Amino acid sequence: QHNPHTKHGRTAIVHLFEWRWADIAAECERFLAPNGYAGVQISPPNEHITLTSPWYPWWQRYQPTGYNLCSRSGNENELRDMITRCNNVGVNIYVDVVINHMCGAGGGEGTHSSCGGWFSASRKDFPSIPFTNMDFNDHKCRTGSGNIENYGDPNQVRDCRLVGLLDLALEKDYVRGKVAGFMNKLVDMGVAGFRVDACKHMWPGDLQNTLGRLHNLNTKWFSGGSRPFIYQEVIDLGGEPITSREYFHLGRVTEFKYGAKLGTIFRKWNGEKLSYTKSWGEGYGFMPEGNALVFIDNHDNQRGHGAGGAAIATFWDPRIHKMAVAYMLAHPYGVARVMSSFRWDRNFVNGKDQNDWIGPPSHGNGATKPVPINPDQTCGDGWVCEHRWRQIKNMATFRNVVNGQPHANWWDNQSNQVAFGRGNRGFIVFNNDDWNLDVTLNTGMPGGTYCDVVSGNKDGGRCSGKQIQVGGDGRAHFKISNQDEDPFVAIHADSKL
Ligand SMILES: O=C(NCCCOc1c(-c2ccc(O)c(O)c2)oc2cc(O)cc(O)c2c1=O)[C@@H]1CCCN1C(=O)/C=C/c1ccc(O)c(O)c1
Ligand SMILES: [Ca+2]
Repeated sequence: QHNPHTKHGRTAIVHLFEWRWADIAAECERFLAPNGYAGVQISPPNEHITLTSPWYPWWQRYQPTGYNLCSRSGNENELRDMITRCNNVGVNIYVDVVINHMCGAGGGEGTHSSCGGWFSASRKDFPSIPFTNMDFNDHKCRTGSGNIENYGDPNQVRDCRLVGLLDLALEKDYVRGKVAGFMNKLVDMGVAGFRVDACKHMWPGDLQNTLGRLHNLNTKWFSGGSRPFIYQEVIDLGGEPITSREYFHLGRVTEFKYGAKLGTIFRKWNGEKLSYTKSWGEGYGFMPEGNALVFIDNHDNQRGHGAGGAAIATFWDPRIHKMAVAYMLAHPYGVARVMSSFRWDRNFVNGKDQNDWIGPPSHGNGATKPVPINPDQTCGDGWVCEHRWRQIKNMATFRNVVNGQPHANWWDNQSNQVAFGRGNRGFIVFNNDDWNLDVTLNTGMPGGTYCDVVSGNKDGGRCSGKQIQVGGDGRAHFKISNQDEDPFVAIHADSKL
């Protein structure tokens, strides 16, 4: 269902991609709860194949070999401990679950798996569940290769192998039972819901039956009868017969058009202008607001391929990334997810990053490194921690403060300078033109002195960054140089002196 069950007026989800459970638990207590983040999307916690060619790629976790809860991020006890500690400070856990397939058909056989359990890809034998060759779709697939060959044919998109991944027969009651059992163990441990991977490749009816078997959330942390929050990965940029709407009744759906469009707009490609976003959201052709899970970039498309490709605004382009994330967090449309990444040595050859497979910061043996926190609150060892950047964490607070308030007081200069408010609780101004912004606008907010939460914080009784004077008439004067480190300004009810 569509409700994320967030606590304490919190709203934004952070994807702590590839983080270890111990580090997530610590981050919930020391940073996410104090800064008003609502929840964490965690990487797939179940057993996965371990590959050495390429060397422990990030996508090995999207090749399950079992449902035991041991992975590159830690074991079952560490997972349980993390869920408990995060729930205890009101930060929800949403689990990335891969239930369309097991590992690649070429995965070989042996114990090269994250729990060390034996499996055989060639014989489609996964004894730790158990799944056998009876539990896969091969007989249903009508293509020569057994793989998806044409995304224009919904039958093969669902019943054939996605890039050679062994495709589970989710229409079988036995398979539905095993998948639901795996997810129910996580529900009973206290998770608030699931990011369901590769939903385009599963029949909605099979998903509906499987999700219908899920328990209610654990009443230790959630009110009785609470149903797991579901958001489905459906990569739909248009042009394919399978669309997001087929999945709306099961839960929210990832709106990939959102990040792809905003990246193009902030990069000013194809003559796109920020002033065109006056009708941002459903007016822009996105799915109905109540179904949307929105984000600027994700673990796949931040690598340059995947949905949205080169237009996607990632941490590699920090100035644009911060503006796009701020715009998302200020705007009322959808449930917002913030990406938190790791850095890798990109190597572009003919426009493609040869290293787009590289996994998280790790020791020689493929074990993921912990996340060190520097004295200045940034992360070390290759962890980017976008969610900790002042401009992003302060906008997560902005989203909480204005929650429920309508989009209001739009202004634009018919180019790339825009402003909009949220009722009388917040206001944001962007200058993405190549000249200064110098304008007096109606903020809709009560008169007073406000701290700009982009250039600084409200520290006790003073602003560490810019401050904005709002008159009794709600009007304020904004000056934003296009040379500013961050050419945007945001004020809200809690940043008032
Ligand atoms: O070149 C690759 N893949 C082919 C192009 C991307 O296709 C994939 C899509 C995909 C792409 C576009 C679509 O429209 C679509 O319906 C599906 O979803 C996946 C989901 C998985 O759980 C595991 C996967 O290996 C994939 C995948 O390879 C490399 C090597 C194998 C993994 N991989 C990758 O690039 C892995 C990508 C990946 C992994 C996990 C994801 O959740 C995801 O969205 C993409
Ligand atoms: Ca399938």
